[in-house]
Amino acid sequence: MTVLLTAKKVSKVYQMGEVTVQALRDVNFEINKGEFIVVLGPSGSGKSTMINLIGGMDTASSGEIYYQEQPLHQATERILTEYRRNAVGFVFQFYNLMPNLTAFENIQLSTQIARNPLDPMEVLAQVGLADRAGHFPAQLSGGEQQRVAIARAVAKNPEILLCDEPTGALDFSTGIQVLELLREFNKTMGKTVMIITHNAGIADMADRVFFIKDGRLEKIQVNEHPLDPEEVSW
Ligand SMILES: Nc1ncnc2c1ncn2[C@@H]1O[C@H](COP(=O)(O)OP(=O)(O)OP(=O)(O)O)[C@@H](O)[C@H]1O
Repeated sequence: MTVLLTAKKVSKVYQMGEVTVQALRDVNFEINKGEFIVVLGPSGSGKSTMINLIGGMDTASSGEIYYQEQPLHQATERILTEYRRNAVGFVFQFYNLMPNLTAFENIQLSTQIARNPLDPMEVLAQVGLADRAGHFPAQLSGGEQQRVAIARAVAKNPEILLCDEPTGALDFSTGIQVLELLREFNKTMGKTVMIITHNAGIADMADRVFFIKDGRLEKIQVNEHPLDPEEVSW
């Protein structure tokens, strides 16, 4: 197994005036190439903080994070920008598409800044939306918008796809479709997928499950037989 990312004794403290919040405490983990990881934990436990550090959107207060050999904890803003552009794709709960760009243009925009992008139209076809290329986000359903958002993240051809509650705004069957796409990206392209969710059912399709509580990585569970997306329920 190839280790893609390593976190050693990572802590994150937010200082808001008089108030100090310890969002992560001495967290250690490795993420392997091609893994499907689900992060579970109560609200406020530090899940988003963890994914923001992995994605180079924020920096740790202490500890070390390496992407392959590259230390992210010491990286300049320029290096972090490069890392976010090329190594990481993001999928959010509320899609975050540009409302004034079509589905195709949303995807094209992200490929324009990446080093080794895929063809936007091909990826749009892969998510089953070739016939919606010219639609604006407001002309698409929530599930379709999320599929465009996944296409946008995948088209950059990143090594890691970080997804923060990707099914949170969707009904069950649309949520399963989205999970199927994420699984397909993981299996057919061998890329790492990490999903934050409140849905414990989604954890059944992970290779490993990270349980976060009070800023600590309490437990890592290995699933010997991950389920297919259509087998999970919540
Ligand atoms: N930018 C910030 N400034 C100050 N405090 C923050 C900031 N971001 C997060 N926190 C605090 O850090 C803690 C962890 O937050 P985080 O968003 O990582 O939790 P979470 O597990 O993702 O929660 P949820 O499931 O509700 O999204 C919380 O107490 C939160 O209020």
